[in-house]
Amino acid sequence: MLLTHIRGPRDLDRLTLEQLDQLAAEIRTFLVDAVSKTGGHLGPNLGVVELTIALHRVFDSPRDKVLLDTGHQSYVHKLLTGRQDFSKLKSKGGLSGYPSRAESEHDVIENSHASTVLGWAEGLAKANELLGKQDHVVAVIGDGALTGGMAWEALNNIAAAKNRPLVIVVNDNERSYAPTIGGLANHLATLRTTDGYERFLARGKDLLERTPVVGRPLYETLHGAKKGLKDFIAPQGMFEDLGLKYVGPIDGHDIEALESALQRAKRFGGPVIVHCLTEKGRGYQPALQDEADRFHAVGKIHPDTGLPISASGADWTSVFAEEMVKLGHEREDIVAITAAMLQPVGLDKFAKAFPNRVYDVGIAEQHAAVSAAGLATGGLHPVFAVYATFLNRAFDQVLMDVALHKCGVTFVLDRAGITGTDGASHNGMWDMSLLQVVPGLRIAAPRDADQVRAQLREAVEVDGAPTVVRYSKGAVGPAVRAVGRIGGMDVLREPAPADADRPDVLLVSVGALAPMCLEVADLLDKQGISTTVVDPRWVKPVDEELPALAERHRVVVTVEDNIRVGGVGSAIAQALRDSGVDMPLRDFGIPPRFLDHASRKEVMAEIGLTAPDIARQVTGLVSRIGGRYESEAAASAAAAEPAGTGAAAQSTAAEPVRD
Ligand SMILES: Cc1ncc(C[n+]2csc(CCOP(=O)(O)OP(=O)(O)O)c2C)c(N)n1
Ligand SMILES: CC(=O)[C@@H](O)[C@H](O)COP(=O)(O)O
Ligand SMILES: [Mg+2]
Repeated sequence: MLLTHIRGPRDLDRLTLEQLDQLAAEIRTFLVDAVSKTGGHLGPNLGVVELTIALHRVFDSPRDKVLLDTGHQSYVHKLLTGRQDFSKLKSKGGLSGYPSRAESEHDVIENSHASTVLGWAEGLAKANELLGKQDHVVAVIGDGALTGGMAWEALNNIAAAKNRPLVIVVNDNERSYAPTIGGLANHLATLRTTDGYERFLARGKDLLERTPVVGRPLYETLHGAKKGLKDFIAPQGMFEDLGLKYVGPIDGHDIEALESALQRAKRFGGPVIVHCLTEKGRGYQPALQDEADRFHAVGKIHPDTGLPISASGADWTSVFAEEMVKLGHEREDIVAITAAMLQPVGLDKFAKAFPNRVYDVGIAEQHAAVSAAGLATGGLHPVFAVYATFLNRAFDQVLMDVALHKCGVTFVLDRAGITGTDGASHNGMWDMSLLQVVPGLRIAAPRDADQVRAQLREAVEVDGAPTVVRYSKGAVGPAVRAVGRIGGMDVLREPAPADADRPDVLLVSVGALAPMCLEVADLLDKQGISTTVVDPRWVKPVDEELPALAERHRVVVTVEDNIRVGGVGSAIAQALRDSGVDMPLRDFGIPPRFLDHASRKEVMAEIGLTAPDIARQVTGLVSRIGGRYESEAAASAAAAEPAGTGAAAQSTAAEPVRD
């Protein structure tokens, strides 16, 4: 067993080519065995085994920086850099599913948002140049990530510095989840097809070099003609047009060929692209046969068959998927957009039913938002389905293209709130704060499957402004019935009749947290604290009836699966102030910090977003404010005071009581 003897990259140096191939086989066996138990990005990592081995033999990490885009394909990198306990991969206290500076000095980029690696590399290369360092920078970017706009912003800068060493490895497996789309993918395909051409030329070179006298000169002529020939077979590589040296295409599973190409690139002394052809899911039949996404991200599976260990029940995504198909039949103006995640966001069924009404723009969320503005202006109603965290990068486009022009675009944010196991950059915890500042934009946070259907339908009816429907990852909870309606708000629980005149707490429950909020109310009830629970359904703008409803209570409590700063609780506090309703408000949500990977439940417990935690804090707040009698006596005493002489009833500002 070679793998267990690899404690760091330098342990690779002593292995022969045969041993390296054996190591690659051992790593594949390890990956299938380990990831089938924990879940994770099996397909992408099976595709980069030889590439990662070659990278760590040619470059000297951590002095040289080996950078990975998105980082989901970092498992092999971890195995070769001293981390081989995958038993708790992506779980609390175990290895992260992405690079982690806390885990290793070999890790640099922790951000799991795609298309940023070239920017990182360009900055590091500039730093090396300015500081006179000879260290190398090598950035690995997938063909999918290469469809992201930021990659091209970086390439534009990289290409301008002809003498600044930087190695870019394009890991071209022809797929994001599904086959990679767009003009770039087509160009890469053209370069791939010259692969046969390269092999032809390589064979020709051997033959000619063995031909006495005329062979060599003839080869030089042919080689000189190569560019012309290549142009003839394949359009001139855009990379070379950009001024970037291009090496490839290289067989991304041939360690010898990889090392040769990487050594050439390392010595080049300027920006150079090494185009590697790899196979996502390589070496594992169940992955290779998975047409949808080559086992891009799997749950726990049977290693022999690749079949899921446990069947997943109805989840938020499938509820959306089915309602979208119904809407598609009812309204021909509804079109769908995805940023390279058709199936993960639940648009695959819509695409099957309406193939010409769905657009996969590649990993290009900013373009998706602007294209949606164009589609809406053109008379259609686009629904852009995207993970909440990935919409962060399109904030300006939502604000200045969609909202400024009052475009009827619906953004469906999946994976909103804490997702947990994919780490800090995957939590969908910023959307309701970022989007609070967008004039005219409306936000819905459905609490169950029925509300997803209802609020999606309400959203697509809005044509003069952007709408947002945001819901969690995974299984959708049981239906939460309303017992009444006040304004646009569903009443989920009324106080006991004895307390109906002035209940203690108005609890505003946002989205999927409704079951937990009802549990809070039960716990408060046990403390003799009466509660009204409402679900605003549309959390932006704040319901006009909310301030008056609040005033009939003694305390307002808001609970949301979003960062507290600028969230729904803040918006409600502001709405109360603007309405002249001064009363205690306590907003519960996600603290403004990056959250380590753990299960959603574990993260929620860590940040105190659980029913017992909330109930305990609300009980303390209510008791601090004093019993109902005291506060009313104080209020009536103040009212009796001649104006301007006595202290008015000390009104507690609507500012939330902070942690
Ligand atoms: C901004 C952003 N959008 C979407 C995703 C979701 N995502 C993760 S990996 C992936 C596909 C990446 O394809 P590629 O770069 O070719 O890497 P491969 O998985 O093929 O190795 C996508 C779309 C993401 N991580 N970041
Ligand atoms: C790396 C990446 O961004 C995606 O592959 C993501 O990890 C998938 O997340 P889900 O498992 O929630 O679909
Ligand atoms: Mg790819």
